Amino acid sequence: MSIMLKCLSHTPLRGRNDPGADVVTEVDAVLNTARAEVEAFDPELILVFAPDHYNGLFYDLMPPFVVATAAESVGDYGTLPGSLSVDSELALELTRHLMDSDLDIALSHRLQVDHGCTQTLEEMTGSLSRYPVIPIIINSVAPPFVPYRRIRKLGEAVGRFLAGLNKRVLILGTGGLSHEPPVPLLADSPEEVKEFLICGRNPTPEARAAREARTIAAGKIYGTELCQQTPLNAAWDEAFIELLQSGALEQVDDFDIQQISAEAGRSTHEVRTWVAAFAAMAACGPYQARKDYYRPINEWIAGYGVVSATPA
Ligand SMILES: O=C(O)CCc1cccc(O)c1O
Ligand SMILES: [Fe+2]
Repeated sequence: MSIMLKCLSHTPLRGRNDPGADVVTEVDAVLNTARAEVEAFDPELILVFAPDHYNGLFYDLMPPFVVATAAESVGDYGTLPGSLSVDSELALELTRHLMDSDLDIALSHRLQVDHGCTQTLEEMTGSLSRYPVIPIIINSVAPPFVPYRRIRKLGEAVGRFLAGLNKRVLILGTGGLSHEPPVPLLADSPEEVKEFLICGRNPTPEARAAREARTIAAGKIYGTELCQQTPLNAAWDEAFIELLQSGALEQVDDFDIQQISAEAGRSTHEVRTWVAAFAAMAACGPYQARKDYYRPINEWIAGYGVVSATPA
């Protein structure tokens, strides 16, 4: 097999609440280069580790991680709607492999996915169906979370599976880095918000529009004294990228979930997808990781990073 990794922040505020034109142009160029690299690699399979933001998964049954054999985009924030071209047979085989590896993975034969999965697929391939894909959703937004070491072990087991395939595989991780958009917490919420968090699937167009407007409004004041949310933390982000580049992934076993939330924001845990992606990469052999881009972008509510890795 041959393998390539890309981990990217996502943000539905890209194109909706943009920073200055210089930054937009810079990011466009980085994404264009990354997309061209994917095109040249011509993957036969994309394994995408993604979070969900109360669009496909709710507290009526919240799995730590789930493999999908079929997935449909909810098309939130203007992302592409429609079906992902999931390789169902292979997804089921992967599920069996993970269970045989002592990982209690959940399985979905019909999963709704959101911008957390689709934005990066679209940015990297221009489509949701150009290449066969297997989505693994990692709970990164709805506490409580399993420890980071469990995510590392999940990634390793996925990587061992990929290493046994005779395919060109692109591993994607999507989310992070430091950030805290206005996502409600079950414990602090009034009754109607609790109801949404527990079983808010398929919201009305009005409810979806209100949510998107809330996120955009938050983007307008993020990082200012008007904003209640934890600000971006470039130092945390840079250290995390260096950790990934060092290859010393076992250091994530010491990550303290509460401390990360406090220092870098609650949605920073989307980096769990990066941890899984790099652990999968590492299970396929030594790698070299390249920081393609990093900039804290308040308008996007994102410590915005792009990192690539290839075999060393
Ligand atoms: O609608 C939501 O729940 C959050 C949207 C959102 C905003 C900024 C950065 C993100 O990573 C993100 O997901
Ligand atoms: Fe997100």
